[in-house]
Amino acid sequence: MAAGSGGGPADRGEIRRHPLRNLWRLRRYLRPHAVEFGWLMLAGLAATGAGIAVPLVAQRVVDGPVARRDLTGLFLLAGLALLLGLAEALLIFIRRWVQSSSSVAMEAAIRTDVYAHLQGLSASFHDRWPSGQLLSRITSDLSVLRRFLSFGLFFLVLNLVTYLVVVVLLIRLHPALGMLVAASAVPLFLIARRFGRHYHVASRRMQDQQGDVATLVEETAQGLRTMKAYGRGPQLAARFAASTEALHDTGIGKGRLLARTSALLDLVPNLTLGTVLVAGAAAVAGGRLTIGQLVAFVSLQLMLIWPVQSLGWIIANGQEAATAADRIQEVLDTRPAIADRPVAIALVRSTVRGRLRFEGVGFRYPGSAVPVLRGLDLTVEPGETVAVVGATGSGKSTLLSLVPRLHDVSAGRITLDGHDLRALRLASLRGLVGVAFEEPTLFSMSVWENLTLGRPDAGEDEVRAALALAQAEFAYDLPWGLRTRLGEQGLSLSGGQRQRLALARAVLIRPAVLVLDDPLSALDVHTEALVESALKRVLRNTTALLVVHRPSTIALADRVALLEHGRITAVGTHTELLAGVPTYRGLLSAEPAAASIAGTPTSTDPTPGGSPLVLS
Ligand SMILES: Nc1ncnc2c1ncn2[C@@H]1O[C@H](COP(=O)(O)OP(=O)(O)OP(=O)(O)O)[C@@H](O)[C@H]1O
Repeated sequence: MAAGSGGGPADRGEIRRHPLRNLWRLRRYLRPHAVEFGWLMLAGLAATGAGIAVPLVAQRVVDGPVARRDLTGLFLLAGLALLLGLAEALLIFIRRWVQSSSSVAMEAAIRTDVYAHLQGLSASFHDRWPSGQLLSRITSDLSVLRRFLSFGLFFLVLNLVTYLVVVVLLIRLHPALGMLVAASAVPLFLIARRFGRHYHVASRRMQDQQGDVATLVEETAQGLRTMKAYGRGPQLAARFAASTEALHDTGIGKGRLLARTSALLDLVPNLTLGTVLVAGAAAVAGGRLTIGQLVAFVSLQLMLIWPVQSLGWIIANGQEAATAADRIQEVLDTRPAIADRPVAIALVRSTVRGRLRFEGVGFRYPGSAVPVLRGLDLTVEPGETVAVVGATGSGKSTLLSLVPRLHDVSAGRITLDGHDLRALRLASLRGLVGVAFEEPTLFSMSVWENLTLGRPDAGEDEVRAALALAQAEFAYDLPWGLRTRLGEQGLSLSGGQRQRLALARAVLIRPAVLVLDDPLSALDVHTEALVESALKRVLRNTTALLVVHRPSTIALADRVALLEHGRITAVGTHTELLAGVPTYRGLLSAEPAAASIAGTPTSTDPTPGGSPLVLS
């Protein structure tokens, strides 16, 4: 079972979970519908009872009115049989009508819970789980469960009861023949058990492969431009074809398994029926059985054909549902690695000064042997802006992600006004920390909803001010202004437009600490200069940690911290570092344009709007 949000999806080769137990654990979703389900069962049993009564009436007809040529009695009994048939049809209709609504409600309840749970899982969980695997769990696995809850489970109980009742009636009608029918349950049980074992392995494989296919589709949809630009369509198509072929083969294997088993399951009751007919005819000839009893016996026995024939389908459905429950519980059983402590506190925004301190911070990604950060110390004073500079891959983004606790430190601690971040309520912390990443995520909702994600109560004036600050007033010119719905991931906007909206979203929460991961990288030089001058005003009163790649953005910072080998190796003003730290100078001079941006290699005044600087 996955534990801790570092665990990845199931290991394909290994069926190591407890599908039936996990299916049983989902019974809590059945509980609110227990009364409904009880009525369903009752209607189903009543319908079956009506069905079973028909052969018994037929026996009376044959042995009574037919034998005695009594027309009135015949009509009475025929009328009764007709009524029973009508009652059966009506009860089946009622059952089906109610059945679908409760199973759909159960499916919706599980889906809501899985989605809410996914929200609470940490970034490292989502780093490890392919999104297609999550998607297939929340869509196709839940549909499988719904089918089981609405049909499989119901027929399992109903068919079992029908089987038992009919066998008891058969034994009462003719003990020897009845016992013969009862004995046929032994081969049926053996066939069903063998089928269940094999089908479980196949259905787990197939449901995992469905997840793989969903992941591929999702990746392709997201990376469509890159794929087209590199002309990788045919290779990706081949990869996709291989994946769908594997899925196809598993599907065929499952189908064949079901076909073989269905044939065997069909054979057993038919062989029993043939034996009963021969033995029954002999018994009638010998006077030990009436014709009416034989008719009733055979009619009742025919009622067992469907429960037995459907056994394969019910087991298949049950196995798929158990596998689906297993896959869903894998997600639900993953505990959020980052959660509120029992005694977590909430800070009031107006009392927060914003002193951010990293004390001996170490960090290692789950599953990685090499730490990204080790023994890192840094203090950002209230209202101060510190730019983090370092080579590509040195851990700048990782460092920033620790502030809103997207990841937790592996060693040391980070404090805000002296409070360990882990002692704060997550909601409180995230309400105090505004974040904007280099590749901002916008959701397929309106611009307004995207902007007010962290401040649903924000007023129009505040949104206007945030948009002005981020130079994002273009949003008012969209076809429906701020009510314009953005395409998936905001892809209908340019990179620069997305960055500006993300920046407006970050400043709108009036953060005590602003964390900006190269948020201006996609802006043209002119817009960047405008955003920077506006940002300067915000940064004056806000503690901020910036990752910057452009020297012009470094000018926003009061101090610069150099990140090397997982530690901060130098802190000072840009001028001080340029003058006294060769590595820093080296990083800047690695880009030929740097000299012209910074004036001279020892320049103290990087010009806003300079060329991009590659810090590696
Ligand atoms: N989710 C992750 N799981 C495992 N390792 C990761 C993950 N994200 C980043 N890393 C590793 O951590 C290291 C630091 O990455 P990070 O993105 O923090 O660097 P960076 O300094 O921000 O780089 P850049 O300037 O290129 O954005 C890299 O070696 C990277 O491979």
